[in-house]
Amino acid sequence: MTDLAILRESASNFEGYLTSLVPRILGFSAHCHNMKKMFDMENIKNEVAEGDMSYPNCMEKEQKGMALELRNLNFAYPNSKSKKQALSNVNLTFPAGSLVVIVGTNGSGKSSIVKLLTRLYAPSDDSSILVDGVPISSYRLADLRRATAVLSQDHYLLPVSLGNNIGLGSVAHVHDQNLMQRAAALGGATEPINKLERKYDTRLDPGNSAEGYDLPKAHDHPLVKKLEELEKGIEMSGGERQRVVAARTFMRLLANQQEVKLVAVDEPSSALDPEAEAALFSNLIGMREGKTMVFVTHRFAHLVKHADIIVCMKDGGVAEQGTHEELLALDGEYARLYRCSET
Ligand SMILES: Nc1ncnc2c1ncn2[C@@H]1O[C@H](COP(=O)(O)OP(=O)(O)OP(=O)(O)O)[C@@H](O)[C@H]1O
Repeated sequence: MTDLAILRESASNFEGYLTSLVPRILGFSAHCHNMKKMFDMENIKNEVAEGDMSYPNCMEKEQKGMALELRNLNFAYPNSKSKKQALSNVNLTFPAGSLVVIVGTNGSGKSSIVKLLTRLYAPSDDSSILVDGVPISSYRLADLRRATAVLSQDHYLLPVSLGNNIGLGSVAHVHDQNLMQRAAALGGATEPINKLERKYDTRLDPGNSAEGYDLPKAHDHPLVKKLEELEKGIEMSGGERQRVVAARTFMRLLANQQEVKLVAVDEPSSALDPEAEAALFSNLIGMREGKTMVFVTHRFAHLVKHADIIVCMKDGGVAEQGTHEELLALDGEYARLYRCSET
């Protein structure tokens, strides 16, 4: 009788193991597939054309920033179903070292300009964008990327510690704690990080999983409790995440002050409170020496006094451009948006 009970118990355990083996095997093949996709990414051809000119082509320390010119620029997103182009006949000149603010209603083409300047996309005619007077496609892409710092509305954090999330702004300096903490302060990330138990060592998604281990059944077993603690995710608000991402950009700026010639900032403050937003813009402007800065934002009231050029976009074209005073005097699209932004 005892033998029979043992046999039944063993058979049912064995069945349990077999049943749990199937999802694990399936999971393993999914992991292999994902790894293959990751390695295949190396072979994805860059569709944006590049030349063999190095950038900057002179190593003058005094260079004021990247000079940019858009000449009769037309652009439609590849695979876009819309008949309308995202940008049509855009003509703009941003001298080296200028601070540019691009404003306009939703869908007017502001982000598309930034995506073209940062070479995420290429316009139909590559000679319609000039960098220091030379068609942008003549330069090596890696050189242009090294000379550009981008801060966008995307607040994606990598599955590594918050400290590394900031440090990776400059891979070569990722272990420089001093630089990383200065960057955190400039991005406004010090306070939200310091209130976490593990501070800069915190991983928001700890990535631990006890699945598949033979754990003790008792819920109060110390091992079960420890694993529960390790598996617990840590939440940060959208605004706090945006501060960490901003700190990553400051890391890049602090570590590569001479190298970066263009800073492109695309609506990085949508989740920030007004105080944090003002501090972020002021800290970015504080680093403008030797750089051209292009800001895209709907909340531009406290930026415009620093702007050399304000561009007001409408329906994929430039509606107005000039200084704050000139555009207010026009009493057109910009003046209307400005009055709305003040209220
Ligand atoms: N990836 C894309 N694929 C196809 N069309 C796009 C893509 N991104 C933007 N567009 C289209 O291009 C046009 C300009 O978009 P863009 O994002 O430049 O506007 P925006 O002024 O930055 O808008 P917002 O203020 O809402 O961010 C819009 O009509 C938009 O629908």
